Amino acid sequence: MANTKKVCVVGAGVVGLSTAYCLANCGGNIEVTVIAEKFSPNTTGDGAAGKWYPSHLSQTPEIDQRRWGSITYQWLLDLTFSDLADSVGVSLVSGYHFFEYYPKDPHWKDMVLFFRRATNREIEKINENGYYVVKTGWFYTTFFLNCETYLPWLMAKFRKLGGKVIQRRVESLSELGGKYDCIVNCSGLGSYQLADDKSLYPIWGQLARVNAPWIKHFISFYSKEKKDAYIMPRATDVVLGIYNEPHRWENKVDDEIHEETMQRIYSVMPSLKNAKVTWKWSGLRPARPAVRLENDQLNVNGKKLPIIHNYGHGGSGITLHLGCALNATKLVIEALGMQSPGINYSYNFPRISQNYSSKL
Ligand SMILES: Cc1cc2nc3c(=O)[nH]c(=O)nc-3n(C[C@H](O)[C@H](O)[C@H](O)COP(=O)(O)OP(=O)(O)OC[C@H]3O[C@@H](n4cnc5c(N)ncnc54)[C@H](O)[C@@H]3O)c2cc1C
Repeated sequence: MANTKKVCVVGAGVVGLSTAYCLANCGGNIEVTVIAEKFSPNTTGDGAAGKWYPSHLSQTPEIDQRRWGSITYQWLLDLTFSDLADSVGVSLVSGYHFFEYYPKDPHWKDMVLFFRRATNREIEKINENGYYVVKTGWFYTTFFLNCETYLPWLMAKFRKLGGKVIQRRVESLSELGGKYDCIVNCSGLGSYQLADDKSLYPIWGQLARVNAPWIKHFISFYSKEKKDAYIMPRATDVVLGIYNEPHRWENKVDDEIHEETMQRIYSVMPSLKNAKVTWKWSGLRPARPAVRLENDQLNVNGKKLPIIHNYGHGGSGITLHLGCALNATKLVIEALGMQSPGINYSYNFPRISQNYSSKL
């Protein structure tokens, strides 16, 4: 078609695929291609717990966390109350964070449903256990998004909109010049090399999945001295963790750490000793001082190639993905000079509307 703009999204994790989907669905005359080395079920989000919860975001400004996070929370809420909840892999779950210290209330407390402080009775009950000495706690309702279900669903939607997919490694973004009018870099930790971003680093984490259908609430314990413990029920299983180590690049399951984590979990929730471990997994969070979501450009053979970076989401890629995808879409449309009242950002899903873009 005349004047069709060609956009290439590098990366098919939750950030790349949602960005590709938003671009393909934005109403502009854009042909979108995703190029990635790995696809679901082998991306970082596929193994992650998938909880909507802003974490490991370092100095990402609160204002950005709030606009990207609230859009994503609203998207998950809408999906939960649509007939798509099952096919998308989202579930609404309530639960607790307990602390051995006194944190200030989170900036997102007004964004989630039913946020409140834990009562004295709840704290006394949890302290009967004796492993952590809990001083305070939060209760709230959030989502678990199972990316092993969500990413194939997004991929099917993307393909239906005419999206193209290529599986290969990209050695440098400039190799894409001449073939595309704009590149969206959603390569996660791959940007260490692709964007030559040495501020990017991994936060290694390890999780286990168990069958424990009697667990209906998430419970996380945070301590300054002891290691943390997370119990996170999803629709299909319960995710247990956690052990985090910044700057550990080697991505391998560590059995010793697994055993140590499980003992900690068993001491706070003894019934889990009876739950069969079905899966062990380790992954690398793509961390940097702040999420990078901005315009850039490369000079390729004397021509300017617009680049939109969308990477470095740390422990919150799932929490922020849709807000970031919409923000990146807006930047692409501006970079291509396509800003016009004709472009709309609506999403053709039940109750998903232009309200999302008006918040960006
Ligand atoms: C233990 C653990 C628990 C977590 N729990 C949560 C949670 O509960 N909630 C939450 O919000 N977040 C959580 N996260 C974080 C979340 O998983 C990540 O922030 C998110 O998955 C990052 O998505 P991404 O698409 O940016 O990166 P990735 O999923 O890593 O995808 C990167 C993509 O880029 C491609 N790529 C990279 N380099 C190249 C190249 N040179 N050429 C071609 N393709 C390339 C890859 O193949 C892949 O397709 C957790 C992470 C871990 C490790």
